[in-house]
Amino acid sequence: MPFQFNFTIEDHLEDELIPLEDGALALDFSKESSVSERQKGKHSDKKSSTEQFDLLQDLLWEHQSGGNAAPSQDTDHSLNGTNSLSNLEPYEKKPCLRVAKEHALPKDLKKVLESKVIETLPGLQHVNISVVKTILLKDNFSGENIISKSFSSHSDLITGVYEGGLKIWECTFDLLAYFTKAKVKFAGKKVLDLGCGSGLLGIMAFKGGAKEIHFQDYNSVVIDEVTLPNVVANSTLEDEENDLNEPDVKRCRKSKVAQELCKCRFFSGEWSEFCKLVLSREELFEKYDLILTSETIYNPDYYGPLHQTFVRLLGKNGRVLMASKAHYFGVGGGIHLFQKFIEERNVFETRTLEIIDEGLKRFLIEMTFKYPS
Ligand SMILES: C[S@@+](CC[C@H](N)C(=O)[O-])C[C@H]1O[C@@H](n2cnc3c(N)ncnc32)[C@H](O)[C@@H]1O
Repeated sequence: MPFQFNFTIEDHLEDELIPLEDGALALDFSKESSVSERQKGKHSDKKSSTEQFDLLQDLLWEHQSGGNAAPSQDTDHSLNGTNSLSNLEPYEKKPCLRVAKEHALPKDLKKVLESKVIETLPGLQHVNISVVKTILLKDNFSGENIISKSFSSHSDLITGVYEGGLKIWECTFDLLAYFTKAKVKFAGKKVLDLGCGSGLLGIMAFKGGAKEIHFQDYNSVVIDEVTLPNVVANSTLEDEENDLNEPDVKRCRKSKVAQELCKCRFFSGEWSEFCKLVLSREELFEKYDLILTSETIYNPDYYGPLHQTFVRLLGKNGRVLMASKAHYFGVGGGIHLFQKFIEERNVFETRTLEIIDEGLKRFLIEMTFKYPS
C-alpha cells in the first residue's frame, strides 16, 4: 500500500496506554501524569481554540475510559465510558460524543498540498485517483495526538477517540471497483461519503460529476490532513497537467477549479452530532441521493446513530452503498449483525450486490427505504 504514515510520538505518553477487552486502547488514568500534565503541556503552547476544543474532547473521552463519568453536554448522547456501557444491550450502547463542525476549504489551495507528497493510487482500473502521503508531525495535530498512539501501538482504532480514518481500508477498493463495474451514475447527485477517511469514494463521485459531495469523518485531523488534501490533489493536479502558460487563462482555470471544489464540503464529528449540524442548517437540508460508506459497521455500539443518520439524511428514493467485512474480529460487528439490526428496525431493505470471497470475506450491500412514500 503506497499510503504511508510517519509519526513523531510524544515519548512521555508512550507507556500510558492500556489494552481494553475489545482490542482497543485507552489511557491509563491510574497513572498520575495523564490529564493534568497533558493539559499543562498543551496550554503552555500557544494553540488555537479549535485545537484546544479537540483536545478537550479527547480528554473527555479519555477520562471516561478511565471509568470516571463526566457530565455530557447532551443527555441524549451522553458520553459513555467502557465501564458504564456494560449494563446495556449492545444496540443501546451509545458512542461518545464528538461535536460536529464544518471545515472550510482554505482560500489558498496550494497551501493544502504544501509539504505533501502526491502519488497516483495503483491498481485502480479506469480511474485515476491521487492520494497524499501523510506525514503528520507532532506540531501539526496536537489536538488529536492520541492518533499517533494508535500507530505507535500498531492499533487501527481507539474506540471513541480515533476511528481509523488515516488509513485506506480494503473495502474502499471493493466499492470503487463496483462503481466502475456497475457504472454507478453520480452526475447531478448529492452524495455523502460517510466515515470517509481518505475520501476516495467521494472523490470518485466528484470525478463522476456529482452536483454536491459531502465528506464526514469522526476525526477533524483526518479531514484536515487526509481527506481535504486528497480532494484538492484530485482537482488542482488536473489543472496543472494542462500546463497553461497564459496568465489570464491560468487565472480563469484556477477559479474554475475553485468553483468545482465548492461542490465539496467537509465535516468532522460523531454521527448523531453530524446529523444535528446538517439538519440545523437550511442550506444543507436537502437530503442525499447517495450515501457511500466503507468499513463503518465494525462496532455494534454505533449501529443506532448510524441507522438514524441514514433515516434522517437519505432522500426517500436515495440509496446507501455500503462495503464491509463479514466480521470484525476484536470489535464484534460485521455485515450479518448489521443486517439483523436493519431488519429489526424495519425501515430499510438491504440487497447484496457482491460478495468478495478472497482473504477476509467482504460484502457490498445496498440499502433503500422499504416504504419510500
Ligand atoms: C475504519 S474507518 C474507514 C475509513 C474509510 N471509509 C475507508 O474505508 O478507508 C471508519 C470510519 O468511520 C467513521 N466513524 C466510525 N465510527 C463513527 C462514529 N461513531 N461517528 C462518526 N464517524 C464514525 C470514522 O470517521 C472512520 O474514518
